Amino acid sequence: VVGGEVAKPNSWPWQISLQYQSGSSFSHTCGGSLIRRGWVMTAAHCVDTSRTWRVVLGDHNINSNEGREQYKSVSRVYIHPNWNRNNVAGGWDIALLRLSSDATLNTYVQLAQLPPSDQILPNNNNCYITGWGRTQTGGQLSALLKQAYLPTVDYQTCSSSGWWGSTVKTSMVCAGGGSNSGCQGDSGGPLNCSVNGQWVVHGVTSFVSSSGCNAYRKPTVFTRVSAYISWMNSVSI
Ligand SMILES: CC(C)[C@H](NC(=O)C(F)(F)F)C(=O)N[C@@H](C)C(=O)Nc1ccc(C(F)(F)F)cc1
Repeated sequence: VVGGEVAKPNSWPWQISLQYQSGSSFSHTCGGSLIRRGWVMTAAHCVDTSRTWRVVLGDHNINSNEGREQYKSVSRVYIHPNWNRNNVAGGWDIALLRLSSDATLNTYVQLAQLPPSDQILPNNNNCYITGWGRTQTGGQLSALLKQAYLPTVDYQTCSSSGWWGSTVKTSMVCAGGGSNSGCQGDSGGPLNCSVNGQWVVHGVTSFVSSSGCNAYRKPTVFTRVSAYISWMNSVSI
C-alpha cells in the first residue's frame, strides 16, 4: 500500500496473509479475505504456481508472532477456470483456497461481508485498500498491515483514454488514481467499501500500472467480487 497509514491492529479481521514455504520458513506473497471458516478468497495470479501455501489469520506484524495469529495450511486451490496468467487484463483474477481446518472466529478473526451478485458501486464510494504490500514503487513490503483511502472510479471514467482504456473490463473495479494505491504484495487482498454503514469486500486486488504503483490516472484495479458470487457458490462453498 502506497500512502495511507498503519491500520489499527485487527481492525480488518477478515484480512489474511498468504505465504509460501521457502526453505524452512514462510514468506508473505499476497493478501486474501476469509469468507467462510474454511475458505479464503484471493487472486488467481497469487496461486497459479505450485507451492506449499499457508494462510495466516489474525495477523498485524507479519514478521513477529504476537499471539493472535492462526496458521492454516491449504488443502485445495480453486482457480477460476477462465483465468489466463498471460492476460491479467482479461479478468477472471480470482481463486478460492480451502483451508485444512476451520478458522476460529473471535475479536481478531472475522468473516468478510460479500456484496450481492452484480452490485455496482457509484463513483467515489468510500473504500479502503488494506495489505502488507510495498509502501513505494520498487520498495519493501510493510511489516505492519496498512490501509489507504481509495474511493471508487466508475467504469466510464476508468476505461476512458488517459486512464486505463480498454485494459479495464466491467468485471473489474477501479479505485484511487491519486497518491494512494495498492502495490506488489497487496495482490489478492480486499477492497473494503462502506455500504449502508457496513464494510463489504467489493474487490480483490489485481493490478496496478507497470510504470508505477500510484501512477496518475491509473487507479488500482480489482476483480469485481459481485461478478463472481455464483462461481464462488458453485465451488461448493
Ligand atoms: C499483475 C500483478 C503481477 C501485479 N499486481 C499487483 O502489483 C497488485 F498488487 F496490484 F495486485 C502488478 O500489477 N504488477 C505490475 C508491475 C504489472 O505488471 N502491471 C500490469 C498492468 C497491466 C498490464 C496489462 F495492461 F497488460 F494488462 C500488464 C501488467
